[in-house]
Amino acid sequence: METPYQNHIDKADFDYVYEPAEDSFLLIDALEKDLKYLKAKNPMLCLEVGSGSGVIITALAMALPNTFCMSTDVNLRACVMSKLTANYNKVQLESINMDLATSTRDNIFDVVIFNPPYVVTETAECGGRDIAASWAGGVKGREVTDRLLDMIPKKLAKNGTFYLLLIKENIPDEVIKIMSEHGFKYEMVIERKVKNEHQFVFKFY
Ligand SMILES: C[S@@+](CC[C@H](N)C(=O)[O-])C[C@H]1O[C@@H](n2cnc3c(N)ncnc32)[C@H](O)[C@@H]1O
Repeated sequence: METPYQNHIDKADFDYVYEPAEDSFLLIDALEKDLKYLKAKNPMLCLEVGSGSGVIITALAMALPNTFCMSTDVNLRACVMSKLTANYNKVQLESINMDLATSTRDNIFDVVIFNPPYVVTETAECGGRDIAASWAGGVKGREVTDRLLDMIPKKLAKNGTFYLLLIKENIPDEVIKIMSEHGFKYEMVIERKVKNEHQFVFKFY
C-alpha cells in the first residue's frame, strides 16, 4: 500500500492534530498485510474513526479505489486535515466532525478502523476535542476504545470487519473477551515493539 503524501501540511499544524507516528504506520502495515482479504471483501463503505491527519484512511482509499471512504474525528481541525490529505492524494473522502460513530446509521460499514487515544491517563484528561484527545485514554487507556467496542456490533454491516490498534497496557485479552461476548472472532494481524511500547493490531470479524 502506498503511503499518502502529506507535503501540503504545515509542520506547525501538528500542534493541533496528531502527527502520523509508528502506531499510524503499523495500522497501515496491518491493512497492507490484509489487503488480499480486503480486496476479496470488495467493501462498499469503510470508516476510520479518529482519522487525525487522514493518513490511514487515505492509504486505504488509494488501495481500494471502488470503495466509498468516510472518517470521523472529535477534533474539527483533524476532519479538515483528513479531507485535505485525501484531496492532495486525489481520492474521495467524507470527513465528519463526530464523537466516534454516534451519528451514523446502523449496520452500514463493511470495514471500521480505529487507532485510538490509548495512553493510560486520569479519566479527567480524556474526552476533550483538542490535541490531547489524540492520546488521553483514561483508565487502562481504554475509556474511548471501550465506548466504540459497544457500538461496533450495531455499526458494522453483516460480515463486517473491525481493525483496532492496542498497546499492552490496554490489556488486549480483556478487549478480546468483550468482542467475543459480542460474537466476534479475532486475529492478531501484526505487532511491533517501538521504543517503550508494545503495539498490536487486532482484527475482529
Ligand atoms: C492516536 S490518534 C490517531 C490519528 C490517526 N488515525 C493516525 O493514526 O495517525 C487518535 C485520534 O482519535 C481522535 N479521537 C479521540 N477521541 C475521539 C472520539 N470520541 N471520537 C472521534 N475521534 C476521536 C483524536 O482526535 C485523534 O485524531
